[in-house]
Amino acid sequence: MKRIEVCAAILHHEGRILATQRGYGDFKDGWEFPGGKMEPGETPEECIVREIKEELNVDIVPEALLTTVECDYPAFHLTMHCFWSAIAANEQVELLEHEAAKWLLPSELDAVQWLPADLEVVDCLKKRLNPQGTALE
Ligand SMILES: Nc1nc2c([nH]c(=O)n2[C@H]2C[C@H](O)[C@@H](COP(=O)(O)OP(=O)(O)OP(=O)(O)O)O2)c(=O)[nH]1
Repeated sequence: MKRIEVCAAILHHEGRILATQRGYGDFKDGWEFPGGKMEPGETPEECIVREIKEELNVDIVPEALLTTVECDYPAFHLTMHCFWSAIAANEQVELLEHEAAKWLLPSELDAVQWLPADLEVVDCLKKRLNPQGTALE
């Protein structure tokens, strides 16, 4: 089966986490953590910084690897590295590829329709976030 390796950012800001809605492709309208496929020669950290600049036009700092999920989709196997990441102060995300975005409180994480692979990431977040959403425990 085809395999793809992706990096995603769990962007946190003032106790909220960013969910973005895909604007194109097979998973159009599904909600995800922004990011994309690794390129040859790139580290996961370089990949996530590049992808977020391309998709949201902001600079981020990947602070910790929250989790790596493995998921079998009908057409490929996905490996996704999810980085707990800070966004530089005073930066506003610009939706260059997504059709919508929401800054969710930890208690609102179930309010959007996540892509299948993301359910495991959301579970992991719920276990690790403190109620204020300010830090990983
Ligand atoms: N970015 C991202 N992709 C996810 C998530 N969950 C999930 O199943 N995926 C899947 C959807 C896509 O098949 C794949 C990511 O590919 P992508 O299309 O975003 O990658 P890319 O930006 O490099 O895009 P492209 O140039 O190939 O269009 O991973 C997620 O939370 N974030």
